[in-house]
Amino acid sequence: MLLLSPQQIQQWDAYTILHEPISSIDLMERAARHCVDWIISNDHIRTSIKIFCGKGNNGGDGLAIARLLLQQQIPATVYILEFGAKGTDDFQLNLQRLHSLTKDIHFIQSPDFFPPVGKEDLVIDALFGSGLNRPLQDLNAAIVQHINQSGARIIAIDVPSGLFLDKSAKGNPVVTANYTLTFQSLKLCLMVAENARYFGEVAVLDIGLHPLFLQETEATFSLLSKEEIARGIKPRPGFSHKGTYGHALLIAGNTGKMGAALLAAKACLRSGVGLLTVNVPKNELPILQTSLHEAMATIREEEDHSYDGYASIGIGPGIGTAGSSEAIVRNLLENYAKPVVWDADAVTILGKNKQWLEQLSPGSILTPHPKEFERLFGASDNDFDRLNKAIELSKQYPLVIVLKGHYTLIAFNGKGWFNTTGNAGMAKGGSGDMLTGMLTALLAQGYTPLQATVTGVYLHGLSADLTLEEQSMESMLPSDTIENIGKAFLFLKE
Ligand SMILES: NC(=O)C1=CN([C@@H]2O[C@H](COP(=O)(O)OP(=O)(O)OC[C@H]3O[C@@H](n4cnc5c(N)ncnc54)[C@H](O)[C@@H]3O)[C@@H](O)[C@H]2O)[C@@H](O)CC1
Ligand SMILES: Nc1ncnc2c1ncn2[C@@H]1O[C@H](COP(=O)(O)OP(=O)(O)O)[C@@H](O)[C@H]1O
Ligand SMILES: [K+]
Repeated sequence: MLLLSPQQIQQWDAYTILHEPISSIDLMERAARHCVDWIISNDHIRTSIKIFCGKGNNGGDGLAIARLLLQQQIPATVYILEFGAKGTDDFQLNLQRLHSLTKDIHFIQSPDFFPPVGKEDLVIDALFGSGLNRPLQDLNAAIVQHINQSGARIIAIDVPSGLFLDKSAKGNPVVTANYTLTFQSLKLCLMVAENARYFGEVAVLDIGLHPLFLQETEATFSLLSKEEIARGIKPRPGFSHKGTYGHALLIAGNTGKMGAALLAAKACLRSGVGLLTVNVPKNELPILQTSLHEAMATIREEEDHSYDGYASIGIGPGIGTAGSSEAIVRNLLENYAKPVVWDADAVTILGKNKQWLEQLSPGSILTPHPKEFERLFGASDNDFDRLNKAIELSKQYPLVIVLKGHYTLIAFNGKGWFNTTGNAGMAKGGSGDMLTGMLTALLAQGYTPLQATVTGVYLHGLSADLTLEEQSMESMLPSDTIENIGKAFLFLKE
């Protein structure tokens, strides 16, 4: 699914109106009906419902919602913010339709006429949607503050009023909704952490926009889908042998950080690799060899660092950032030409030696979390800047950049894919190490760097989601999640 700009969303509307065909007012009616069905079926009806409307089509949705509620004997009061504009055609038509049902429609011209709003109210925010073109000010900013302070349950229609679809609204007045009912597809503004306090829980309502439009449209950002990932999984032919699936090397672990190496190694072994060697400090060798029978080992301090024969290498989890680790990074840069997975301490070392970025082998995968991303590429003003920076960097360097987070972004060659699997039970040390192991295993099996990354990131989150069948977000450990990688592969085959 593509993440569209406001202009593209308008075009999608117009395309649907022309090709379904359906009139614009009927499309609005369909959107409103979906909202009302969702509100009723999710038990959000209160004795007092206050609907705040602007005069664009978002406001039109609000008026249609009011009418559909009233037609079901559910009382709702409408407040229309009066700021000079006449209102869109569909807004006006819906206003006429509502007038024939109720007189409980209030035009607000100044804060003196704001109704009291309290905890017991349900507020529906239909002030502004995808048409917002500047920060809210004056009366609009005041009503947002009034609603936000009320403690009422707030449901935003399409997006919380004040958010821009594809750029930051940091510092601007924005409705802090408990729920956002967005139409047809997620929007970029609903993917970033900086807006999480505004959009609350998000439901995507399928209002039947024409699917063919997406086939004719291009966008920088899109969402990964199960179907796409499942299609890319390589078969394991009956006559294959361990050599078919590659020999991976993980350079991981150090004193006190051997857990990182073990987690990466276990995840690698559970992700289909043929052979795995783990490079660890001499003193730590017994920990590895007693806990993981399938992995071989090489010793960190030994001088002969030959990388010949490894189909892929992952470096970083728990290696530390001391000079000796820097020397290994340097050595790897000079002696290995295939793609490498760079994570954790190895990313921090690259951040300290930025000139080395130019030397990463083409197709290498960088997996920073936002702080590591900042160490590598400098600070960003906001989440949107960071996303756009990752996209720009992916044009500049022949690398796959994995910006980890709730919705991890994978940037490659000027395009970005968001992952939607995974949950907050993964917000624990060790989750990233697991990912490094998985990506290294997939690379070893001959997946292209991009295919290895999208597949690994998707399966990583999916394993965590499946872990919730027997664990809670609080209790689950990366070790539990690794045990569910198998279930995740099976789920893709369903
Ligand atoms: N395909 C879809 O997504 C559908 C969208 N519909 C609704 O249509 C909405 C978009 O409608 P519109 O394009 O009319 O846009 P909005 O309803 O978001 O409002 C934009 C209007 O407000 C003005 N405006 C923008 N920023 C302002 C500001 N800061 N202060 C004061 N005025 C400002 C604009 O000049 C314009 O007149 C969507 O968000 C959604 O609610 C539905 O009705 C039907 C289907
Ligand atoms: N709230 C969350 N929702 C979804 N995924 C998450 C969440 N928190 C963490 N993750 C995932 O867990 C991993 C954490 O990686 P990282 O921060 O490098 O951890 P560590 O290095 O400590 O193992 C990333 O893949 C990230 O996407
Ligand atoms: K809104």
